Amino acid sequence: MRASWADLAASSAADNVSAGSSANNGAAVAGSAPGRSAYVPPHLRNRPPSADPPAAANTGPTPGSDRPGSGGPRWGAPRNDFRAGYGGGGGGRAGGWGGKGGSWGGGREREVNPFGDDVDTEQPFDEQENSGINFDAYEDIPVETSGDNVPPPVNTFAEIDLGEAVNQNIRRCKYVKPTPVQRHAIPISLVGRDLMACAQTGSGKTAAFCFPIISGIMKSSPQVQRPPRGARTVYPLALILSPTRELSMQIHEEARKFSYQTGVRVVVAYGGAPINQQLRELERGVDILVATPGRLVDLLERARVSLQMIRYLTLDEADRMLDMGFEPQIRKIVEQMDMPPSGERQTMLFSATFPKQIQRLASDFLYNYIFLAVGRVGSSTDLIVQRVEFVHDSDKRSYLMDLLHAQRDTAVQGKQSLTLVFVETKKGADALENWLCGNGFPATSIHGDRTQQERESALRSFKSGRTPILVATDVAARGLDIPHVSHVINFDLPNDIDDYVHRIGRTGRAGKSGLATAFFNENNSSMARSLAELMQEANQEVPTWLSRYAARSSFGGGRNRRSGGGRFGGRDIRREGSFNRGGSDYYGGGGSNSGGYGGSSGGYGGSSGGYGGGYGPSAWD
Ligand SMILES: Nc1ncnc2c1ncn2[C@@H]1O[C@H](COP(=O)(O)OP(=O)(O)OP(=O)(O)O)[C@@H](O)[C@H]1O
Repeated sequence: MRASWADLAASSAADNVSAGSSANNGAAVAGSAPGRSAYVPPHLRNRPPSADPPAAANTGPTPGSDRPGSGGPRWGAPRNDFRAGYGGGGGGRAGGWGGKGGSWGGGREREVNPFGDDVDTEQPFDEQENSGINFDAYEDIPVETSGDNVPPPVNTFAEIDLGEAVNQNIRRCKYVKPTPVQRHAIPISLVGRDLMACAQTGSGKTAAFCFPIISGIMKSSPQVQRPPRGARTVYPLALILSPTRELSMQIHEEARKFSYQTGVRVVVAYGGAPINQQLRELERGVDILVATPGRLVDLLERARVSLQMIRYLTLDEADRMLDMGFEPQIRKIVEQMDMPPSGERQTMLFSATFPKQIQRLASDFLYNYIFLAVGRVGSSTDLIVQRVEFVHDSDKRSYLMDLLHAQRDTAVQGKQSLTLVFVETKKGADALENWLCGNGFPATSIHGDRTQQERESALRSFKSGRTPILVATDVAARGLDIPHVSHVINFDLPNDIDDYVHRIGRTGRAGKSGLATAFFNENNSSMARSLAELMQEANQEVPTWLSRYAARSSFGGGRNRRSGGGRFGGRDIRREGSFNRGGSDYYGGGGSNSGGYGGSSGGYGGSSGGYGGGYGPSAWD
């Protein structure tokens, strides 16, 4: 049985030794008395050598060489539609394809039940998962759609023809009704339209893109032309890209649940893990490939994966995938390999934040898309109570300790309560974890300098409640759905308000409430205005001192790239006068006519209101 945070912290001396030894890859954690620490700092921990073989030379297809001409019918007469065995639809167990051995249909292997319940009986899903979810919290949420011929939303899953096998999995997941983003996005996707969807953190975007893909694959033509015998290249039909390994793993787990007994096979590929194992999984057949961009490029260059048959492309956390860090890789994957061009594949972009500049970039990948915004673009959910404390750097640790003590004292005995602490740097994460452990707090950490094994072990330890405090860099900021995270602490604020939105979104998910505390000081003044706007927007109490900082920064101090007026005004950039990739406006400064929330009339949404825009493009632009 899981122990509560209070239980754990109270007996941390004893617990930490064993908890730490597993959570930290062999490191023992301090007892409650500072100074008696047997804790091993992260940089001294054992790090097993990577099992990855060196990357092979590029034997992949010549970029662009296999491109079909554009302008043809969207799904009509695919060039080599070598699918077989999906005719079963509702019953599942149709034959998979795409690799040497086919997949679930062949009867050579039994599909592992991702629910962990009995295959044929509908036993309750893990009780803590979706019980007590209050999706009524989302009922009044404003929704905006734009684009041609937008299909109407649905109110129930029963209204959508996803196939009986998927419906059964929805029941197993205890999803009683679709969330708002699902109500709108699923019908749009099912009719084959491209989609740019923006919906708040924790509002069910994963299922919104998985259900139509799985259902579409199940219903697609049973005529299959298999790849040449003996070829080791696999041809997935759907590609879901996400920015972090852990998020890809999570999407894979979710997609496996949704596709259980449908005959649709989902495989994940991400860096930091042995590629041979992933290759073996791929060879057993793949319909939906969930991947991080780096590992996918590796697989493409080894010619082990071809994107020639891709019908569905999803970018989760799409704004992150198209920002400076990832854009070249995404362009390579989507535009320079053998993926069918936009218009011949269906492309779906999802995120909780969609800066306009990114919307402009994204339009390169989309064809006549529908824009969907559930809640305001980039806003945080008001299920999260947001607090900001003014804390000098030198005082942060003692403030943190106060918060953790307070949380321990108020924690309900026996009820799990996890705390996620965000810091800016990897070194800072190690140092804070070290300090917390040395002071009797059961903590672990996740960041880019830890091995993948360590990262996964830390996450497991956190999720299980063994180490109910996780110190993290932004690697854990997006997408991770960890039940019982009741408090997110921004020990260091990020430099970007959208990062803040994603970080605090690790709590207050699926209709549950959560708490987010941020430490702010003069080093964060560039965030003051956007933070104050965001909090006001989410009906949070904005401290007077923060408003003063915000007012000051609007006269020249703050240059947060998300600021500049009109943050919440513009929606679909196509509805603004500024849909022009070469345009200089970043955030809708140029005369929003989008209506929606705020329009052009000032307040937070106005093109001329807010805290005054008009800054030149940031370095990020
Ligand atoms: N229709 C539903 N009914 C009940 N629970 C649901 C439903 N859809 C999704 N959920 C649950 O809601 C939680 C959040 O979903 P998900 O992780 O897809 O959110 P998200 O919108 O992708 O969040 P983020 O922006 O942080 O990536 C998950 O635990 C998921 O199982």
